[in-house]
Amino acid sequence: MNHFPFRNDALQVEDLPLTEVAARFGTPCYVYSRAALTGAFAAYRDAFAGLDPLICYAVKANANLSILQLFASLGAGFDIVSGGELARVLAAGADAGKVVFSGVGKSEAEMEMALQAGIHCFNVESVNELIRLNAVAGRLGKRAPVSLRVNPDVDAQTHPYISTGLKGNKFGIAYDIAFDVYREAAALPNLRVTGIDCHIGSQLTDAAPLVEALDRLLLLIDRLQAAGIALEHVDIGGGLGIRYHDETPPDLSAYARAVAERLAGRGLRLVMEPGRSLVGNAGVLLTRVEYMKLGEGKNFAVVDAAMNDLLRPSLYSAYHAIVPVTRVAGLPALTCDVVGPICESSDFLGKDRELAVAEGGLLAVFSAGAYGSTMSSNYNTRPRAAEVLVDGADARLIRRRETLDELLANERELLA
Ligand SMILES: Cc1ncc(COP(=O)(O)O)c(C=O)c1O
Ligand SMILES: N[C@@H](CCCC[NH3+])C(=O)O
Repeated sequence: MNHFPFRNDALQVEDLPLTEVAARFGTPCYVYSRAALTGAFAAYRDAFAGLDPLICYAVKANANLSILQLFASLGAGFDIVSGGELARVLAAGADAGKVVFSGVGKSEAEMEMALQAGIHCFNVESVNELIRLNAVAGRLGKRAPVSLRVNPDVDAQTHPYISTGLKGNKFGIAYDIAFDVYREAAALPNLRVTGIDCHIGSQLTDAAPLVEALDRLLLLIDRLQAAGIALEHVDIGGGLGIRYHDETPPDLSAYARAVAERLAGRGLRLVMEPGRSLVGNAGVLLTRVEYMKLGEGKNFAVVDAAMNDLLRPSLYSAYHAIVPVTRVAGLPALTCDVVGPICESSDFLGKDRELAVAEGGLLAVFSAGAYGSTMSSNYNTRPRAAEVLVDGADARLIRRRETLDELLANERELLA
């Protein structure tokens, strides 16, 4: 049973004026706390202070322009994986010189866009990408800054769908050939080799695999140095997990100490790409109960948010705490599945939850700040939810709920 006041790392229901937000902006609605976002960034900055890291927030976790603008104002750089994400960080006023570009499928157009913007570096994930980047840079009369994303073949011990650092994953350049690929990169005229990168997976609850991956990178860095290829930075990726249920996330200070010990005296700039741990527990998805559907052996709370709004439970069987926003005296708790209106049996936000809820009541789905809004879709022609940023007593709309007109406009224009 969820207890009141419910707290999940950073937020409790009382921290956010959820009833007022629902009345002003409607539901479903993502609600983020500026204080929690700022606090999460400060925790990174403080833990790694001695290393003066470039903290490149992974935009895919939450790409709202106001959140990008907030992180930029705190000094963050950005980890992007598409031209769209580059357009977002530029629109938010970020410094392109603090942007790293990851991803296995960069198109020529995306490379051009990033070269013109003057990004910090491309995290290159294959030999053929190197060759393409060299050609595109040559055409533009530029030298592309390059860091190779190495796949260290380390088990992140996380959900298989979000593990990225094993031999069988599509990501990065295999550890065993990385040395030779560096030599190839160093010989290409339109590239400038600046760093090394890895990212082994997401929602890690143990930092040991991250440290093991760093150790493997350092062995490679030493070999490269001996061969005359001196790197300027090491990018240790993101991946630190958060508490959704009863997990114990890795201790940030202990992780920072392990990294600092290993980088001491090497003259390498530290780059990081945290996503979830900066935003995950800074937001909730606010939803209203449409119907209580009580049945034999199974009860359902049918809410107005669905898998198109928050896909994680359906996709990864992920657990998100769900908590009533207001307590109604005398209302008994029922065990129920919290489900949305979408025509899929996988459309659930939580299963077998003990909740004291009634029709019309508001629920907060916790830990929804990361990979919530960014993974939302229009399935069942559902408009995307609004997003609201709470700052003390102030609640500000940072994305309007999509209108049906906006949703249909593109295709309606093309009707024969
Ligand atoms: C290349 C890259 N960097 C950073 C991240 C951010 O990871 P997380 O949200 O787990 O910190 C991801 C996503 O897993 C990623 O693919
Ligand atoms: N979308 C995933 C994380 C993927 C991270 C991207 N490499 C999640 O919600 O947990």
